[in-house]
Amino acid sequence: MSTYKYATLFLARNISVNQTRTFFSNLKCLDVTINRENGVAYVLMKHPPVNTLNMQLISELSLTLSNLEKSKCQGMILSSIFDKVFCSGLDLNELLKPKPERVKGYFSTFQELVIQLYGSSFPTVAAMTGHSPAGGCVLGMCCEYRVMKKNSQIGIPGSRMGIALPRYIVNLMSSTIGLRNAELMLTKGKILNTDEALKVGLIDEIANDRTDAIRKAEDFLKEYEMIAPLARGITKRIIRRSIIEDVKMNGAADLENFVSVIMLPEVQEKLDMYMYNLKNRKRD
Ligand SMILES: CC/C=C\C/C=C\C/C=C\C/C=C/C(=O)SCCNC(=O)CCNC(=O)[C@H](O)C(C)(C)COP(=O)(O)OP(=O)(O)OC[C@H]1O[C@@H](n2cnc3c(N)ncnc32)[C@H](O)[C@@H]1OP(=O)(O)O
Repeated sequence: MSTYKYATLFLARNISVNQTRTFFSNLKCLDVTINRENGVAYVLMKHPPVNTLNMQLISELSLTLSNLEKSKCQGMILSSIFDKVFCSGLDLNELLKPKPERVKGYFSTFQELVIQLYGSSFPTVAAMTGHSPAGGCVLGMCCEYRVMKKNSQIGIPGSRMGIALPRYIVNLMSSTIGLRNAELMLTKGKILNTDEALKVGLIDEIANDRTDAIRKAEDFLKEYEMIAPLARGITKRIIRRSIIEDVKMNGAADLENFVSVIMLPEVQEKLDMYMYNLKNRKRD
């Protein structure tokens, strides 16, 4: 990230650059810094133009989470350097005309990332600076708290694309917004605006802009400063155990099933049309 962007991000929140240290300098799709004073890690996605989760971004997120676990960080804010988009989800190019082994590897890496983020021992907040479709929504749901910038959209359009979602995605959504709301949202492939997402509990707070989103994320983490990290971590793991165990038990079969559906000609046709519409739609 440019010095200018660091300055705007940190000075806006009264944190000087000197109070932070760059955690990794060799990442291409992420900026990771840690505030020395409170141990909070800022993980900012910076994969232009819209933080599509290609293999590189997924792998860097996974590596970063492993390192943050080792470094005993006190909390993590997952965000984006882009003002309009938090994360545009999985890379649709990986889903179009895929080779079965390649697509299996891709989804399996994403599934592992989801479990790693969902099961992390430290507190996690998604400061969603903009739109968060599909995989972006999934990253958010893995965090413990979600702040989203106003006028953004969030949801998982799988059904609309002719794709049945894997169990872990359905389970994550159900645990976030309840079974009934998850059923309505996922079977329709509904995308919600910020107000609707707040109402249903898919996000916890609305922010005016990215600085406000980061500030609200920090406020959430501050509440844990007086809580013993070990007790907190164990409690979180107990609450999250059933989804994690379910992936361990059923993840492989789920993946096989998912890949065979993705390869179906009628699904490929729908995906092709979806991609065509995405490339040719009127931009706002
Ligand atoms: C959906 C369920 C599918 C499968 C289920 C499978 C497994 C379950 C596991 C996880 C569930 C998650 C699945 C997914 O994430 S699939 C990806 C779904 N994502 C989307 O549908 C988002 C599509 N993108 C958008 O809606 C907009 O791009 C966005 C609102 C994010 C930003 O709009 P903006 O106007 O700012 O930018 P654009 O001009 O649209 O985009 C710039 C550029 O980037 C390309 N792009 C955008 N998103 C993707 C993507 N996800 N994959 C590949 N490429 C993407 C877009 O086409 C533009 O390209 P170009 O025209 O060449 O400039």
